[in-house]
Amino acid sequence: MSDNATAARRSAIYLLDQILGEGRLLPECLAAGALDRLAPDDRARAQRLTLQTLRGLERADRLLDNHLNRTPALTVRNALRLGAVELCLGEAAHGVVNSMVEIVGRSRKHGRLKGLVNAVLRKVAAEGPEAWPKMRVPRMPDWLREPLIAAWGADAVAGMERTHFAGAPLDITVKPGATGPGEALPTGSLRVHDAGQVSTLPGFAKGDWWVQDAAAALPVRILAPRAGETLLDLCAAPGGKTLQLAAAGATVTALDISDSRLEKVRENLKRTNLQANVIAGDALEHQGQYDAILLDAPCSATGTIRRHPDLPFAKDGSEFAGLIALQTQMLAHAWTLLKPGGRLVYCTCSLLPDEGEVQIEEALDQHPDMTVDREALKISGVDQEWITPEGGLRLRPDYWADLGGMDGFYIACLNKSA
Ligand SMILES: C[S@@+](CC[C@H](N)C(=O)[O-])C[C@H]1O[C@@H](n2cnc3c(N)ncnc32)[C@H](O)[C@@H]1O
Repeated sequence: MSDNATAARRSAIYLLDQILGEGRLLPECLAAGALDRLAPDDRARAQRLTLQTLRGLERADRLLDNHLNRTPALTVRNALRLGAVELCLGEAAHGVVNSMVEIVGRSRKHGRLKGLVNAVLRKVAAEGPEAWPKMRVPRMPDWLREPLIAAWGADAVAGMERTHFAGAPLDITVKPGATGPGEALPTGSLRVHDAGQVSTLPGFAKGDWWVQDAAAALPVRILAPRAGETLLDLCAAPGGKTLQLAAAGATVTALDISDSRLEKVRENLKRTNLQANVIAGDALEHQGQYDAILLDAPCSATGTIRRHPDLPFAKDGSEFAGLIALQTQMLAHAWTLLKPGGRLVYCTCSLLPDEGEVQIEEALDQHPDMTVDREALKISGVDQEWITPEGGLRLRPDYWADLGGMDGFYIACLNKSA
């Protein structure tokens, strides 16, 4: 057992405590410096362990509950969960058990439980690896599962859960004229399995490509930006779509309310040698007139669980109503910024119809000068069965199951009368 492995495990347990105990999202914890003291390799390991544990949490709990008479404090339970997941995924038992015993043993508050940790993990080491693959695929919590079953049916939700459990490969969007690593997907994005450290992949440092889920690359393909157009990216950070717009040669204004998130947009523009006018501000107060607008509205992000398994644990659905109201307001304001004859693409990385299909049905009722453009959705690799009755595009994690899935998204292209 190396000290580094124990340090990575200790940090992973801290992250699990924050997510499962405090309701904080993993990116928030990372932005607050949770892993800053670790070396880059250990930081990557701590993150990987945290994600693996969250994906397998339901199975780990079922295995552990067989050997626990009462539930220990959360941080001890998280050490057991992490240990159980590592053991079941094939990590050597002595390393995992010794690490967890050391971590819990050093705690002033819980040190007396190190014997329990040792005994329970040894039992999991003996029976867990064989039991693990026979256990059911972990489910989403009911607050999310129930509305998704109502929207898409039980089979679709089971498919989504299989993709969430499998995790996500790395998808990239390549700058026009450049090349990148990975296999081509039907829509033109590239996919790299087991990517490792992104910054060491060929072409990254040169700015030939950027990381972007294949589904997230479609809103800009649907908007089809043209050189010389004035384009507004209303909710731009961290900027994957801004880069696509800028790469088309358009004059791009990239706005976001979060200046700290815009730092990522500036970094990415610099690395890829692309240009955009980056502005920190509230979309609801922005003024101007544009040929085309991309509104990638803030949402529940429920389409991104395969990349962000922390989300169902840190959230409880209580913020949905506020987000839905904000999306309605943003769409109404964005419409006033669009020139007559212009087009607006509305999208969210949500699986909930209230943040997609319903927003567009209501907007079409309220704006006599708005029509939905179904032709814009006819792009290569997009299955025409994914088009919804009101004329948007519904993408789900259970699509492309044999290729490794895609993020959930809703996209609609709206035309304004001339
Ligand atoms: C879904 S993310 C955008 C992702 C981005 N388009 C991309 O492709 O990388 C939503 C963004 O909306 C921003 N946001 C939330 N409320 C906003 C507001 N009132 N005005 C402008 N941006 C806002 C958030 O800071 C967040 O960066």
